[in-house]
Amino acid sequence: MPEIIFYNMEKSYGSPRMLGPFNLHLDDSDFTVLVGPSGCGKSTTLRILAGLETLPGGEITFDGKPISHLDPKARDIAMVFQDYALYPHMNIAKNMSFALRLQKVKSTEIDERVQRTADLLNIGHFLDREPAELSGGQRQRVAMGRAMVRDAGTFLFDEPLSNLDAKLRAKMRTELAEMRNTIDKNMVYFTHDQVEAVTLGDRTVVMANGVIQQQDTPEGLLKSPISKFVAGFIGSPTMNLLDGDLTDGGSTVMVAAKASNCPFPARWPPACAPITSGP
Ligand SMILES: Nc1ncnc2c1ncn2[C@@H]1O[C@H](COP(=O)(O)OP(=O)(O)OP(=O)(O)O)[C@@H](O)[C@H]1O
Repeated sequence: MPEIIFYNMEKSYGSPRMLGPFNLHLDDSDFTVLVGPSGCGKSTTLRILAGLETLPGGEITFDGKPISHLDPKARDIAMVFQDYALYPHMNIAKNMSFALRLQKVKSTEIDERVQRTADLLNIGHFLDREPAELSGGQRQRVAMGRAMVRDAGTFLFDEPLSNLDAKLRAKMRTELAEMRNTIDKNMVYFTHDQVEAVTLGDRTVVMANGVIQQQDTPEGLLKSPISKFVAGFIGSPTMNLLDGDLTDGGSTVMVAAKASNCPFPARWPPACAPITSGP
């Protein structure tokens, strides 16, 4: 569970710069959610952190040591992918134990770790089945179990719930929150889902156009968004944004009664009504 620091990370695919300058400090044992609209650079950040993509500018350190020159396997990172990436020809037990077998862990210890993790995720009775014989949610739990069983220092989640239906997503969110209480690791979760952004992590980092817009606790973001973009992006349902004027004597907000999500139309029958407040 290293402390992870991004220093001035930058990445371009030609011109202009696509990512950065990106500076971020992740405390050890934090659950951090990186959220942003499609194309803002989440996957690129994740791939650079995991070592699947080069880092042309800046540096990343784990516990103060630069890691950008290290191979993925030397970074002690376990990943959960959006499309699960299970090996179709291996049963669930073999899928979950694959990395441990590569590491030449003793078979009795492998069996014990796989069974313990599978029981935790409620998939202990599926260990003999192949991935094709499981539902989407069960496969997702196997993908998480395969990462958890490795006992890596850092866990990266790449939109792991986006292929699930709404009901299953809500259930898996609860399971993830429970999992967070049982493993004391550094977890970084990438998503474009506003609900996940404010329900899963200790801290949420909002990205847009390759740069960090704001980072705070979920409550901090909801209470004090730093910009109109963050206010409009965070939360579900989204916040109501009302145009207004701030003057020395207070503020005046114009409420448009026909706005689709306006909460006032019943109380302010006219099409547009001013609300005036003190300083
Ligand atoms: N190999 C590449 N070559 C050129 N451009 C790329 C490459 N990979 C990503 N990009 C561009 O970089 C930008 C960021 O991509 P990235 O995949 O990191 O976004 P994202 O936030 O993960 O989006 P999504 O939520 O849709 O997956 C996009 O505009 C994308 O088109």
